[in-house]
Amino acid sequence: MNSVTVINHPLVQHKLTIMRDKHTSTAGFRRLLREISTLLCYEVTRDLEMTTTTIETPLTEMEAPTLAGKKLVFASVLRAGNGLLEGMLDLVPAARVAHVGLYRDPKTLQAVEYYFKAPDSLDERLTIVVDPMLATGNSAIAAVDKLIERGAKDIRFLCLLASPEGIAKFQSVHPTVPIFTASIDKNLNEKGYIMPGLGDAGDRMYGTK
Ligand SMILES: O=P(O)(O)OC[C@H]1O[C@H](OP(=O)(O)OP(=O)(O)O)[C@H](O)[C@@H]1O
Ligand SMILES: O=c1cc[nH]c(=O)[nH]1
Ligand SMILES: [Mg+2]
Repeated sequence: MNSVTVINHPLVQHKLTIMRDKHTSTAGFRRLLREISTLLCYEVTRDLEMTTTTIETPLTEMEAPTLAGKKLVFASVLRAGNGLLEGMLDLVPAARVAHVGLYRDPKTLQAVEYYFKAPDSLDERLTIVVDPMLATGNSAIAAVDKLIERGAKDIRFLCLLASPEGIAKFQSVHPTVPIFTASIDKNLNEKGYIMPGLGDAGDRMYGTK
């Protein structure tokens, strides 16, 4: 079974509390999401494979550590994934980006695909799927299904909030994809929202309803 890592760094938890607060403005929410995503990125990339390269410092030559392999792929699940993507790219500017356009049908809670674009050689890259919310798990499963269909083999899923129900469902379909999250909340409500949660991440980021 895949692992679930809860990123409980004090700065992450502090920022998350402000994001959950319904009085936080759209601008504040967006800024915090960008800030928190750099901290989450730090954790999700902690064990990346390294190699060395020969460089010259002003004083001497040395074998210095550098990331191994092909550039990472950050796969943003639209729309809300873009809020995490920005901060991740601040930290890893050379990463390639995939966009997976999905919305959750409010009645059926099924994920409906409307867009997909990804870089080539997905099979040779680590793909980190980013979406703030793992609620029923349907969107995360659909995004990973699509990336696997296009060749991705080494995948991690990064979110801000996850529900226990969503984690269980995701693990049952994609048992080898590790999950990273800042919190596992209590449960889902009857409309499929994470409780206590933070509301609709996309709406809070963009000021829509
Ligand atoms: O686990 P699930 O039950 O599938 O719910 C999670 C999905 O819901 C939200 O997206 P939404 O459909 O609201 O689209 P948006 O990002 O465009 O607002 C969120 O960003 C996830 O993609
Ligand atoms: O709580 C939830 C559930 C799905 N999507 C969100 O943005 N929030
Ligand atoms: Mg939304």
